[in-house]
Amino acid sequence: MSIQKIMVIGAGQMGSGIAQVCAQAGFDVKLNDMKEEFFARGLGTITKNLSRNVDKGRMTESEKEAILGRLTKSLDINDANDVDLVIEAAVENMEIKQSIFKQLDTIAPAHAILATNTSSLPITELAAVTNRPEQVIGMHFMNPVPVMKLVEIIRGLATADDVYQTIEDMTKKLEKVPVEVNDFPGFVANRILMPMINEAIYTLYEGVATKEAIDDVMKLGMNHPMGPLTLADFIGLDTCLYIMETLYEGFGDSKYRPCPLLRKYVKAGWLGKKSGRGFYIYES
Ligand SMILES: CC(=O)CC(=O)SCCNC(=O)CCNC(=O)[C@H](O)C(C)(C)COP(=O)(O)OP(=O)(O)OC[C@H]1O[C@@H](n2cnc3c(N)ncnc32)[C@H](O)[C@@H]1OP(=O)(O)O
Ligand SMILES: NC(=O)C1=CN([C@@H]2O[C@H](COP(=O)(O)OP(=O)(O)OC[C@H]3O[C@@H](n4cnc5c(N)ncnc54)[C@H](OP(=O)(O)O)[C@@H]3O)[C@@H](O)[C@H]2O)C=CC1
Repeated sequence: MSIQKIMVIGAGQMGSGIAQVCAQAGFDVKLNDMKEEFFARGLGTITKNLSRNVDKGRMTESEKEAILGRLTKSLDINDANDVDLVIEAAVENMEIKQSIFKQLDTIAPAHAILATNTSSLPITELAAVTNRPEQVIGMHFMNPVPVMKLVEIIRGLATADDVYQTIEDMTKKLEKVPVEVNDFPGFVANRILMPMINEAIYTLYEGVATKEAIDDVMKLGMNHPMGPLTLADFIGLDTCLYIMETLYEGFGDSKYRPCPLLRKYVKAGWLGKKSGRGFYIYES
């Protein structure tokens, strides 16, 4: 199947990055969010990223304009009525994602593939609310999307082989590297990464060391580009908590219990870099 038109749902940090790389690769992209201001924020990030590429001589001004010309605003999910692929990157919440997938199933053309950028939620459970479970698949990009090479591609129980192949080919067109995984809580990336981050939060919670010391140990001792607490802030503490909950519920194993400090920060609205405060404070 050939993909030309894409809708990305959610213009947050992931959705805007996904829309950017799709438009850069020549696809026509509708970027959908619920409110004008969220779309404007996402488009602002994309424009800034492209301008940096122009400044660094990696792209001409006219190439930048052509990419922006392939991006269209959408504030109505019904705009999915003529696309070949939807990539959903709304908030990490099963009820919200299921509601979006139910609507998409009635709106999107019969041939359209419905992909989700979920970091941990079961693809099979999302597929089950549609009448096209064989056309539902996980397409898990990494943050920041324009920089990170990996896309974890997750097969739901019913995902058809040709749908998998189409998404793998499309991932390569985005100049990303696809890695195939099966549908288990947290897939591979977050089953391994998130317990490490949660353990770093416990280490802080138990007073073993300061946040700076914990980050330094992992940066200088393990050559991680960011310490785990900085990375948690970067991902979003709400997203980290949702992922830990999914692992905890999905495996029923206490080793995945979210640290109470993580819960407390999320309840306080300290969501990390995107809200201006998490383990660290950020200037807007
Ligand atoms: C939660 C999930 O479900 C899955 C996930 O995504 S988990 C998170 C996975 N991501 C990570 O682990 C990221 C870890 N951090 C890193 O790799 C690096 O710190 C980083 C790439 C983010 C920044 O790299 P750095 O060398 O420290 O900083 P910096 O020199 O400013 O940036 C390097 C390049 O990335 C670009 N960049 C950095 N942040 C960016 C962003 N948010 N958007 C676009 N480009 C960005 C910079 O412009 C720069 O590009 P050039 O060298 O081409 O000019
Ligand atoms: N952060 C990360 O590092 C990664 C996240 N992911 C996954 O990507 C998804 C998005 O995460 P991220 O971009 O970080 O989150 P953000 O909070 O930055 O963005 C989510 C966006 O989706 C919008 N949104 C919420 N509900 C709807 C809806 N019903 N219809 C349309 N838009 C909606 C939000 O609006 P509002 O602001 O009003 O809520 C917001 O603009 C999540 O599933 C997450 O798990 C995957 C890989 C990495």
